[in-house]
Amino acid sequence: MVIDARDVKLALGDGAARVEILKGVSLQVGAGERVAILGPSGSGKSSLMAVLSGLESASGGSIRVAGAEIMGLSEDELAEARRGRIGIVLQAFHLIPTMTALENVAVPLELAGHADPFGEAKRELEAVGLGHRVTHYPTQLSGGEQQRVALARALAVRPALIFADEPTGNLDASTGEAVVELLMRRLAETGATLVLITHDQELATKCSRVIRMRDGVIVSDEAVTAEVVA
Ligand SMILES: Nc1ncnc2c1ncn2[C@@H]1O[C@H](COP(=O)(O)OP(=O)(O)OP(=O)(O)O)[C@@H](O)[C@H]1O
Repeated sequence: MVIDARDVKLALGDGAARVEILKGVSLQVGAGERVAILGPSGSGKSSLMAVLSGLESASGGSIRVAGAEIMGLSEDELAEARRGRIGIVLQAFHLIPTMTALENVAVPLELAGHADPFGEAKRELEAVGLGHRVTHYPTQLSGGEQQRVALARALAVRPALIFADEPTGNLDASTGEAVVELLMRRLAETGATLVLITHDQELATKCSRVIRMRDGVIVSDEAVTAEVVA
């Protein structure tokens, strides 16, 4: 089991401003699954990803991710728990603008104590078809290329789990499709498990399981068939 989350709650704000965002979410995800999370805007998809990935502390429940219990950890401990276990890909690519593509991908490898971070980063960029772009800075790359660098960075340390939040949201349809194909291929090659947040029904069909959220809870959880996403 790569994710074992039980009765997860998230409330933000105090007093009258307190908002319950996740109202008891339970989710188990096995190794190699590709899970799409669909749901209307504001239903809690990004919040769920934030607590499962340890970017935000849940207010209640239990969360075990890639073998680590993450409830109740401090920010430093959460960062440590994420390192090497979890890769994150977001809609905005979040590359470091002052670093080349190669340096961006080398950062997590260096943090993980890899013996040859730059050699490995180069191989990783070659695997996403960017062997000819290693010395380019993010502003010198197209949106699709930047997202491929972000994919290479997320996968470089061979995490058990990749979270992707609207990874094609800033890309045109055909570029987005190419990035998703690449993501799926690299997942198959590395064996990583995927949790993908999307508004895109079409994209959800590329996954093995579709979870729908509404108003802070999971309302359906089904294996992908043509009917589920119709
Ligand atoms: N820091 C915060 N303080 C208070 N409310 C918040 C905070 N962050 C998110 N929310 C609220 O929590 C709810 C869930 O937000 P979340 O971003 O998880 O939804 P989402 O399903 O990912 O939406 P979208 O598809 O629009 O990204 C929303 O109503 C949002 O306004």
